[in-house]
Amino acid sequence: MTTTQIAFLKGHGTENDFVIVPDPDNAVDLPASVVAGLCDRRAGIGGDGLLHVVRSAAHPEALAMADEAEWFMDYRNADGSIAEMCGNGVRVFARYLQRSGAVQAGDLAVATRGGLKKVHLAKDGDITVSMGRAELPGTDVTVTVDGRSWGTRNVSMGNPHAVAFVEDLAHAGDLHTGPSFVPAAVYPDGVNIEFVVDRGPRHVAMRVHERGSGETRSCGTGACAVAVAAARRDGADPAVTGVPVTYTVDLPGGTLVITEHPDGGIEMTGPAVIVAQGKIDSAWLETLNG
Ligand SMILES: N[C@@H](CCC[C@H](N)C(=O)O)C(=O)O
Repeated sequence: MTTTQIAFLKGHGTENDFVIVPDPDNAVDLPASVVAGLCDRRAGIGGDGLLHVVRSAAHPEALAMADEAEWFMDYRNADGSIAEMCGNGVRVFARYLQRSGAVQAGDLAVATRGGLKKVHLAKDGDITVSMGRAELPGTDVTVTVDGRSWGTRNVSMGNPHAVAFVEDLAHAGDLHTGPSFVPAAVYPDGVNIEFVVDRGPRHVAMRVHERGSGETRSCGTGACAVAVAAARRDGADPAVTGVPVTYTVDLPGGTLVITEHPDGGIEMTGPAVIVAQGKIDSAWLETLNG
């Protein structure tokens, strides 16, 4: 870990909040212990995850995308684990790039572990991201909370989701710990679990327990997974009808609008806000290195 003071920002998208570490040259070492310390809500800055902002050309995992996307979102969960993709994170990442002057309003490609994501960045207002296609692997699991069990629809948005349709969001319990699921072997690296109720035609509400972060107030990839699972349950498939399908997804921290197109591409629209910036105390940072 370098001892020079490291800049950070704090931002959120529908209250899914992130510590942002701008590091164009990939010079900052971020082992899991450091990420977990920064994301700690009592002893650190606090966040559901961390967005490490690196030039694609400077990161081995993004080098192959450098010709198409100048910037790589090196996303980490609050416990320091690595995830393939973060939907709210990519909007906040784009907002940070815009605010810092690194990019202008318009269309922007961002490299992620889940591949290239195209972001449409208006001058202000909501941000739309082309999230790619959902995969429905069909290896569904059974989730149990407080003695109630539900079969899930498993959806991959680059990262794994298990979507359970429930009668009441309160049935998800306090979500202080991850809900148990069987067979556990389906997700050896864990899974994000969504609990969903209907609010009206093509309008649902959800809670989520995120792998590596616990219950969060929003999950962008989760909202996309939920919209696709709800559409299939409702007999809607744009690939069959040729007509895009839009779901409004309410989360504890706000609302996301998800559209699935006939080619399978999914667009997510929602807000992204930068709320603070500062410097990380280098002496404290040293203590996080284990
Ligand atoms: N909150 C994110 C998802 C972050 C990654 C997830 N916890 C995982 O491990 O897959 C989102 O907005 O998509």
